[in-house]
Amino acid sequence: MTSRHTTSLSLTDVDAGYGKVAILSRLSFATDPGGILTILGANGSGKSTCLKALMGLASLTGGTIRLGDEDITKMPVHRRVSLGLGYVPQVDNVFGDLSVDDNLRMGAFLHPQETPALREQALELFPQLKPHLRKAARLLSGGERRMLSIAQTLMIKPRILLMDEPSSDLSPKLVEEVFACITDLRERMGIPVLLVEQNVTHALRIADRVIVLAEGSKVLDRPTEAVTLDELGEIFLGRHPVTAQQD
Ligand SMILES: Nc1ncnc2c1ncn2[C@@H]1O[C@H](COP(=O)(O)OP(=O)(O)OP(=O)(O)O)[C@@H](O)[C@H]1O
Repeated sequence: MTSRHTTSLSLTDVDAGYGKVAILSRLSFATDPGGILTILGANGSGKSTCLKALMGLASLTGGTIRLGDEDITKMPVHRRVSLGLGYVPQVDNVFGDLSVDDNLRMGAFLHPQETPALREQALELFPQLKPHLRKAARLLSGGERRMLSIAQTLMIKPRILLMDEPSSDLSPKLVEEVFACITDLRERMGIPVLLVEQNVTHALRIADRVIVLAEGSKVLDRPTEAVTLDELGEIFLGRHPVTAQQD
Protein backbone atom coordinates (compact mmCIF):
# COMPACT_ATOMS: atom_id res chain seq x y z
CA MET A 1 0.00 0.00 0.00
CA THR A 2 1.34 3.46 -0.83
CA SER A 3 1.09 6.52 1.39
CA ARG A 4 -1.37 7.96 -1.17
CA HIS A 5 -3.99 5.62 0.20
CA THR A 6 -3.59 6.26 3.90
CA THR A 7 -5.69 9.41 3.74
CA SER A 8 -8.89 9.38 5.71
CA LEU A 9 -12.13 10.96 4.56
CA SER A 10 -14.18 12.24 7.46
CA LEU A 11 -17.50 13.90 8.15
CA THR A 12 -18.20 15.69 11.41
CA ASP A 13 -21.74 16.59 12.43
CA VAL A 14 -22.89 16.86 8.83
CA ASP A 15 -26.42 18.04 8.09
CA ALA A 16 -27.25 17.75 4.40
CA GLY A 17 -30.11 17.41 1.95
CA TYR A 18 -31.56 18.93 -1.18
CA GLY A 19 -32.49 22.61 -1.00
CA LYS A 20 -34.76 22.92 2.02
CA VAL A 21 -35.29 19.16 2.33
CA ALA A 22 -33.14 17.91 5.24
CA ILE A 23 -31.96 14.28 4.88
CA LEU A 24 -28.75 13.71 6.89
CA SER A 25 -28.65 14.75 10.51
CA ARG A 26 -25.39 15.31 12.44
CA LEU A 27 -23.65 12.50 10.62
CA SER A 28 -20.06 11.77 11.71
CA PHE A 29 -17.61 9.05 10.70
CA ALA A 30 -14.17 8.61 9.18
CA THR A 31 -12.94 6.02 6.70
CA ASP A 32 -10.13 3.62 7.55
CA PRO A 33 -6.95 3.57 5.44
CA GLY A 34 -7.03 0.77 2.92
CA GLY A 35 -10.26 -0.74 4.20
CA ILE A 36 -13.76 -1.28 2.84
CA LEU A 37 -16.38 0.59 4.82
CA THR A 38 -19.94 -0.21 3.84
CA ILE A 39 -22.96 2.01 4.46
CA LEU A 40 -26.18 0.05 4.79
CA GLY A 41 -29.74 1.06 5.57
CA ALA A 42 -33.33 0.77 4.41
CA ASN A 43 -34.57 2.49 1.23
CA GLY A 44 -34.52 6.23 1.64
CA SER A 45 -32.31 6.19 4.76
CA GLY A 46 -29.83 8.60 3.17
CA LYS A 47 -27.01 6.34 1.95
CA SER A 48 -26.70 7.88 -1.53
CA THR A 49 -27.17 11.36 -0.08
CA CYS A 50 -24.18 10.69 2.16
CA LEU A 51 -21.95 10.01 -0.87
CA LYS A 52 -23.41 13.02 -2.68
CA ALA A 53 -22.68 15.22 0.35
CA LEU A 54 -19.07 13.98 0.35
CA MET A 55 -18.78 14.82 -3.37
CA GLY A 56 -20.41 18.25 -3.05
CA LEU A 57 -23.53 17.13 -4.93
CA ALA A 58 -25.97 17.63 -2.02
CA SER A 59 -26.41 20.83 -0.04
CA LEU A 60 -24.65 20.98 3.32
CA THR A 61 -26.32 23.03 6.03
CA GLY A 62 -23.94 22.11 8.85
CA GLY A 63 -20.78 20.25 9.76
CA THR A 64 -17.41 19.71 8.09
CA ILE A 65 -15.88 17.28 5.61
CA ARG A 66 -12.13 16.66 5.55
CA LEU A 67 -9.85 14.70 3.28
CA GLY A 68 -6.76 14.08 5.37
CA ASP A 69 -5.85 17.47 6.86
CA GLU A 70 -7.71 19.42 4.21
CA ASP A 71 -11.12 20.96 4.86
CA ILE A 72 -13.10 20.26 1.66
CA THR A 73 -16.52 21.27 3.03
CA LYS A 74 -16.99 24.16 0.61
CA MET A 75 -14.98 22.83 -2.32
CA PRO A 76 -16.65 22.47 -5.72
CA VAL A 77 -17.05 18.95 -7.11
CA HIS A 78 -14.22 19.21 -9.67
CA ARG A 79 -11.68 20.16 -6.99
CA ARG A 80 -12.74 17.20 -4.85
CA VAL A 81 -12.18 14.95 -7.87
CA SER A 82 -8.75 16.46 -8.52
CA LEU A 83 -7.84 15.85 -4.87
CA GLY A 84 -8.59 12.16 -5.39
CA LEU A 85 -12.24 11.51 -4.52
CA GLY A 86 -13.30 8.86 -7.02
CA TYR A 87 -17.10 8.60 -7.30
CA VAL A 88 -18.89 5.75 -9.03
CA PRO A 89 -22.56 6.80 -9.08
CA GLN A 90 -25.49 4.39 -9.06
CA VAL A 91 -26.44 5.33 -12.60
CA ASP A 92 -23.72 4.48 -15.13
CA ASN A 93 -21.60 7.49 -15.90
CA VAL A 94 -20.03 6.13 -19.08
CA PHE A 95 -20.38 7.87 -22.44
CA GLY A 96 -22.49 5.44 -24.46
CA ASP A 97 -21.51 6.67 -27.92
CA LEU A 98 -17.79 6.64 -27.18
CA SER A 99 -15.74 3.47 -27.41
CA VAL A 100 -14.73 1.63 -24.26
CA ASP A 101 -11.14 2.71 -24.89
CA ASP A 102 -12.07 6.39 -25.29
CA ASN A 103 -14.08 6.21 -22.08
CA LEU A 104 -11.02 4.90 -20.28
CA ARG A 105 -8.72 7.51 -21.82
CA MET A 106 -11.11 10.31 -20.88
CA GLY A 107 -10.96 9.11 -17.29
CA ALA A 108 -7.25 10.00 -17.26
CA PHE A 109 -7.93 13.73 -17.85
CA LEU A 110 -6.12 14.62 -14.62
CA HIS A 111 -2.97 12.70 -15.56
CA PRO A 112 -2.66 12.86 -19.37
CA GLN A 113 1.01 11.80 -19.45
CA GLU A 114 0.20 8.68 -17.44
CA THR A 115 -2.71 7.57 -19.66
CA PRO A 116 -1.00 4.44 -21.09
CA ALA A 117 0.15 3.14 -17.69
CA LEU A 118 -3.20 3.89 -16.03
CA ARG A 119 -5.04 2.25 -18.92
CA GLU A 120 -2.90 -0.86 -18.62
CA GLN A 121 -3.49 -1.02 -14.87
CA ALA A 122 -7.26 -0.62 -15.32
CA LEU A 123 -7.36 -3.38 -17.94
CA GLU A 124 -5.35 -5.66 -15.67
CA LEU A 125 -8.01 -5.21 -13.00
CA PHE A 126 -10.86 -5.51 -15.49
CA PRO A 127 -9.70 -7.98 -18.15
CA GLN A 128 -13.38 -8.46 -19.14
CA LEU A 129 -13.13 -5.09 -20.93
CA LYS A 130 -10.19 -6.04 -23.15
CA PRO A 131 -12.18 -7.74 -25.96
CA HIS A 132 -14.53 -4.73 -26.15
CA LEU A 133 -12.10 -1.80 -26.36
CA ARG A 134 -13.30 -0.64 -29.78
CA LYS A 135 -16.98 -1.18 -29.07
CA ALA A 136 -19.35 1.71 -28.21
CA ALA A 137 -19.93 1.62 -24.45
CA ARG A 138 -23.73 1.50 -24.94
CA LEU A 139 -23.32 -1.95 -26.49
CA LEU A 140 -21.77 -3.44 -23.33
CA SER A 141 -23.81 -5.61 -20.97
CA GLY A 142 -24.95 -4.05 -17.69
CA GLY A 143 -22.12 -5.73 -15.78
CA GLU A 144 -19.48 -4.71 -18.31
CA ARG A 145 -20.72 -1.10 -18.20
CA ARG A 146 -20.51 -1.14 -14.42
CA MET A 147 -16.94 -2.39 -14.66
CA LEU A 148 -16.10 0.31 -17.21
CA SER A 149 -17.56 2.89 -14.86
CA ILE A 150 -15.30 1.68 -12.02
CA ALA A 151 -12.27 1.36 -14.33
CA GLN A 152 -12.84 4.90 -15.65
CA THR A 153 -12.90 6.24 -12.08
CA LEU A 154 -9.61 4.44 -11.33
CA MET A 155 -8.01 6.48 -14.12
CA ILE A 156 -8.12 9.60 -11.91
CA LYS A 157 -5.77 7.78 -9.46
CA PRO A 158 -8.29 8.07 -6.61
CA ARG A 159 -7.14 8.29 -3.00
CA ILE A 160 -10.51 6.85 -2.03
CA LEU A 161 -13.38 5.28 -3.99
CA LEU A 162 -17.00 6.14 -3.24
CA MET A 163 -19.27 3.53 -4.80
CA ASP A 164 -23.05 3.79 -4.90
CA GLU A 165 -24.73 0.38 -5.15
CA PRO A 166 -22.36 -1.16 -7.68
CA SER A 167 -24.46 -4.35 -7.64
CA SER A 168 -27.81 -2.74 -8.49
CA ASP A 169 -29.72 -4.15 -11.48
CA LEU A 170 -27.14 -6.90 -12.11
CA SER A 171 -27.73 -10.63 -12.39
CA PRO A 172 -26.46 -12.75 -9.45
CA LYS A 173 -23.44 -13.91 -11.49
CA LEU A 174 -22.47 -10.34 -12.40
CA VAL A 175 -22.97 -9.22 -8.80
CA GLU A 176 -20.38 -11.86 -7.79
CA GLU A 177 -18.00 -10.55 -10.46
CA VAL A 178 -18.36 -6.90 -9.45
CA PHE A 179 -17.81 -7.70 -5.77
CA ALA A 180 -14.76 -9.81 -6.66
CA CYS A 181 -13.37 -6.79 -8.57
CA ILE A 182 -13.91 -4.48 -5.58
CA THR A 183 -12.06 -6.89 -3.29
CA ASP A 184 -9.34 -7.27 -5.89
CA LEU A 185 -8.74 -3.57 -6.31
CA ARG A 186 -8.57 -3.11 -2.54
CA GLU A 187 -6.05 -5.96 -2.24
CA ARG A 188 -3.92 -5.05 -5.25
CA MET A 189 -4.03 -1.26 -5.01
CA GLY A 190 -4.86 -0.62 -1.35
CA ILE A 191 -7.48 1.96 -2.23
CA PRO A 192 -9.97 2.53 0.59
CA VAL A 193 -13.56 2.03 -0.51
CA LEU A 194 -16.73 3.60 0.85
CA LEU A 195 -19.43 1.28 -0.40
CA VAL A 196 -23.15 2.03 -0.33
CA GLU A 197 -25.10 -1.20 -0.78
CA GLN A 198 -28.56 -2.76 -0.75
CA ASN A 199 -27.03 -6.20 -1.05
CA VAL A 200 -26.37 -6.71 2.65
CA THR A 201 -25.01 -10.26 2.45
CA HIS A 202 -22.43 -9.41 -0.18
CA ALA A 203 -21.45 -6.14 1.47
CA LEU A 204 -20.85 -7.92 4.80
CA ARG A 205 -18.72 -10.50 3.02
CA ILE A 206 -16.23 -7.95 1.71
CA ALA A 207 -16.41 -5.03 4.15
CA ASP A 208 -14.11 -4.45 7.11
CA ARG A 209 -16.52 -2.09 8.83
CA VAL A 210 -20.25 -1.40 8.71
CA ILE A 211 -22.23 1.77 9.22
CA VAL A 212 -26.02 1.65 9.27
CA LEU A 213 -28.16 4.71 8.60
CA ALA A 214 -31.79 5.10 9.62
CA GLU A 215 -33.70 8.25 8.66
CA GLY A 216 -30.46 10.11 7.93
CA SER A 217 -28.72 9.30 11.21
CA LYS A 218 -26.03 6.78 12.06
CA VAL A 219 -27.44 4.00 14.23
CA LEU A 220 -24.57 1.50 14.08
CA ASP A 221 -20.82 1.70 13.40
CA ARG A 222 -18.82 -1.48 14.00
CA PRO A 223 -16.25 -3.89 12.59
CA THR A 224 -18.04 -6.37 10.30
CA GLU A 225 -17.25 -9.37 12.50
CA ALA A 226 -19.22 -7.75 15.35
CA VAL A 227 -22.42 -7.39 13.29
CA THR A 228 -25.10 -10.05 12.85
CA LEU A 229 -27.68 -10.34 10.09
CA ASP A 230 -30.44 -10.66 12.70
CA GLU A 231 -29.41 -7.40 14.27
CA LEU A 232 -29.34 -5.64 10.91
CA GLY A 233 -32.80 -7.02 10.12
CA GLU A 234 -34.14 -5.56 13.36
CA ILE A 235 -32.58 -2.17 12.60
CA PHE A 236 -33.92 -2.15 9.04
CA LEU A 237 -37.39 -2.88 10.41
CA GLY A 238 -36.97 -0.03 12.92
CA ARG A 239 -37.18 -2.30 15.96
CA HIS A 240 -33.63 -1.93 17.27
CA PRO A 241 -32.44 0.59 19.89
CA VAL A 242 -30.12 3.28 18.55
CA THR A 243 -26.47 2.37 19.21
CA ALA A 244 -24.50 4.92 17.25
CA GLN A 245 -21.15 4.60 19.01
CA GLN A 246 -18.36 2.53 17.48
CA ASP A 247 -18.11 -0.36 19.94
N1 LIG B 1 -32.67 15.31 -5.53
C1 LIG B 1 -33.46 15.10 -4.49
N2 LIG B 1 -34.34 16.04 -4.06
C2 LIG B 1 -35.13 15.86 -3.00
N3 LIG B 1 -35.13 14.72 -2.25
C3 LIG B 1 -34.30 13.74 -2.63
C4 LIG B 1 -33.42 13.87 -3.77
N4 LIG B 1 -32.70 12.72 -3.89
C5 LIG B 1 -33.11 11.93 -2.89
N5 LIG B 1 -34.06 12.53 -2.14
C6 LIG B 1 -34.72 11.98 -0.95
O1 LIG B 1 -33.75 11.79 0.05
C7 LIG B 1 -34.07 10.64 0.84
C8 LIG B 1 -32.83 9.77 0.93
O2 LIG B 1 -32.54 9.30 -0.39
P1 LIG B 1 -31.23 8.46 -0.68
O3 LIG B 1 -31.21 8.23 -2.15
O4 LIG B 1 -30.07 9.11 -0.04
O5 LIG B 1 -31.56 7.11 0.11
P2 LIG B 1 -30.88 5.70 0.01
O6 LIG B 1 -30.68 5.23 1.41
O7 LIG B 1 -29.68 5.75 -0.87
O8 LIG B 1 -32.06 4.87 -0.66
P3 LIG B 1 -32.04 3.64 -1.70
O9 LIG B 1 -31.42 2.49 -0.98
O10 LIG B 1 -33.49 3.43 -2.00
O11 LIG B 1 -31.25 4.07 -2.92
C9 LIG B 1 -35.27 9.97 0.17
O12 LIG B 1 -36.41 10.30 0.90
C10 LIG B 1 -35.30 10.59 -1.21
O13 LIG B 1 -36.62 10.67 -1.70
